Amino acid sequence: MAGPKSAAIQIRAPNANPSNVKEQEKGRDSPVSAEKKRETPQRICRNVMIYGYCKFQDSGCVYYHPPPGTDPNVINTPATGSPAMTNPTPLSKEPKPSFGLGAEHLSAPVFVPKTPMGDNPSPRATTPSLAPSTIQVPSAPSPAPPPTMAQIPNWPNLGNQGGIIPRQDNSLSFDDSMISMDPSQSSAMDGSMFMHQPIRQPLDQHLYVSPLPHLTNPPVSHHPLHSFFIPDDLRRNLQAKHDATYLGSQSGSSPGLPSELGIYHSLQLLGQSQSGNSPPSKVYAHPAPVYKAVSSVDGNVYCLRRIEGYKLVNEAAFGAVDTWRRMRHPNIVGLREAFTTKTFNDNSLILVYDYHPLSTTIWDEHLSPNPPPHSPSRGQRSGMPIPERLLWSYITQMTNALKAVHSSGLAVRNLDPSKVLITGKNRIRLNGCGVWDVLAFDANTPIGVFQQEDLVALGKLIISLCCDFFQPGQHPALPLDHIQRNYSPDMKNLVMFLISKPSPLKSIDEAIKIMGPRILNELDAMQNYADTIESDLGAEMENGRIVRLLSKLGFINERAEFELDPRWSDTGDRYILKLFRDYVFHSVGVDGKPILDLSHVLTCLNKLDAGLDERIMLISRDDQSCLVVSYREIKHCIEAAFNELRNTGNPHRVHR
Ligand SMILES: Nc1ncnc2c1ncn2[C@@H]1O[C@H](COP(=O)(O)OP(=O)(O)OP(=O)(O)O)[C@@H](O)[C@H]1O
Repeated sequence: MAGPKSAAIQIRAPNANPSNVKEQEKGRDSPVSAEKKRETPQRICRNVMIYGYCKFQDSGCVYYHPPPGTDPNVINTPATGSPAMTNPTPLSKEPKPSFGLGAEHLSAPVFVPKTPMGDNPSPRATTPSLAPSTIQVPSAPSPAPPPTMAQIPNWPNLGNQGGIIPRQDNSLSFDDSMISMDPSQSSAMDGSMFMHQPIRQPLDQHLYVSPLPHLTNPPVSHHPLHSFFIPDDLRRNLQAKHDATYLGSQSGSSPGLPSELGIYHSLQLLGQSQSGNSPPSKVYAHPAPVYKAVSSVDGNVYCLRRIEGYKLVNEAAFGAVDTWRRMRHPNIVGLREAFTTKTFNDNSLILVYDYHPLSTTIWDEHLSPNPPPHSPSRGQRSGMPIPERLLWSYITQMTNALKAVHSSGLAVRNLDPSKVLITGKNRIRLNGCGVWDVLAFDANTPIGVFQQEDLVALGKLIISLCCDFFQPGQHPALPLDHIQRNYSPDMKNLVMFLISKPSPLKSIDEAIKIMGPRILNELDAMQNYADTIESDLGAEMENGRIVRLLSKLGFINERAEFELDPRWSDTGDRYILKLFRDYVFHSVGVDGKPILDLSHVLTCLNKLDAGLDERIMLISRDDQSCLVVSYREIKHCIEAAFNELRNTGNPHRVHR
């Protein structure tokens, strides 16, 4: 490689010669020299400001040096009347051949740090962001010159509604600061120039977007750190579900259960009776234990319901299973397949359902005197009636499911509180669909009869949710009176309709008509929830971008060797990435303590991902090298280095 590759500004520190390096290292541990070190960034900045610059541009690289003849160790403190402040004339952008770069730079090699490899002094103190007011380095030529104040479109001042991270003074882009210091823009030199006028970039992709105002949106200053990520309770919930799904999924079946059942393995009993013989089911009369199992075909976790002591007498009993398998509905637990087996040393019917981790049932949640250990309502039963809003939500979801089932020419036939699964917050699904179609196969009874029974079962389920004293078989007069006193008239009307005698006019469609506007409430709630979840998803999307970026950096930084070059990751463009890594992660404060500022990390990485023209100063750990480089250039370095890695061994290497 014949010349410098990076489009960066390199600032040589005043004492950047090998003899000085040694001098510096000697005193590294003394407090005095540590103090000096912390001052170094300012020194460099001031030298740059005062000494002017010379510019060499080849392959987009611009080098800056102090002018010859000046004492590099003299610190020109810009007090009042400092050159930078009293002479706002911008530094000429024309090359000044009188100092700085000589012809030898025309063939300057790839930039290599002076510090010997492996010599890693502790990261020096750096300021997290370059304050443009203290350093004025002329911008490298860019395809489009920065707009003047007159050219800048008058963006409406929208406050900070677009970002959690406000654009602070020290995050002004380099070009912004140049605009404000350009005296040639005489129109900008009036009083308004000094007022804080945020210059809004059309694409602030480096900023995190706040939740939109229609979602609850605290003031920007109140955004806690975790607002960069999905809410804690959602994260905990999802994490718990993942844990429940994968817990024991590779550790084989529980003791006493077959190691394999067809294509399923790692069987584990679900539900309350975790050991011993299962009692007969409240609904199916047979013992009907439920297992979690893993499919060896697709690796997914499923829920297997086993009906013990089932003997198949008619193949047609499985006829309805195909229709159930095709049914995909948000309020129905999907049935995948059904088969008989003797693996348990008996005749068993197995129905395979979708697995919904950590789910409970309406029975466990609201009616059982002994809720299961993981039930959220355990110990919280207040004895108060279930809120009407929640009841309507349940009713709407169950009615929705019944409508789908009846429209498919099927009937649920086991609408019981223990067969309504609660799979999330107020989210329910009908469970065990298809069991009765096989278990009590009856080709002679019209499906309409079973559908009418579904409506009555729904009415009874609502009654038991409204009145916890209701017993099956009890006359409904007392519960209806209770409902009338505690719930709206619509509730009583619906229940009376559902438990009324079967008639051709009685259908799920008529029930839906009675519910009317209540369904719209559920629609509202669902859509609000969808909005919230979508907004949470947006936060994770930003983090996904950053993980990809960090992965690329990780592939490049500290790579021991690439194509027989042990210094690959420390030379050329990669050296900039190394310094950038230090800038982002290894900054230390003036007190010498590590700066563990996640906002700084996220801000830097987002700016990098967006490839902003804003510049930052990267300083080597030994203070000997200093680069002023834009995020855009760093991004280019990452892409180039990553492509180099990716194209290893490819004879047609393409650097995109
Ligand atoms: N599809 C499923 N996904 C995840 N867990 C399920 C699923 N189906 C059932 N479960 C779990 O299994 C438990 C037991 O379900 P089951 O239908 O057997 O209820 P039950 O109260 O034991 O009824 P029964 O008296 O009929 O046995 C449920 O509480 C639930 O935690």
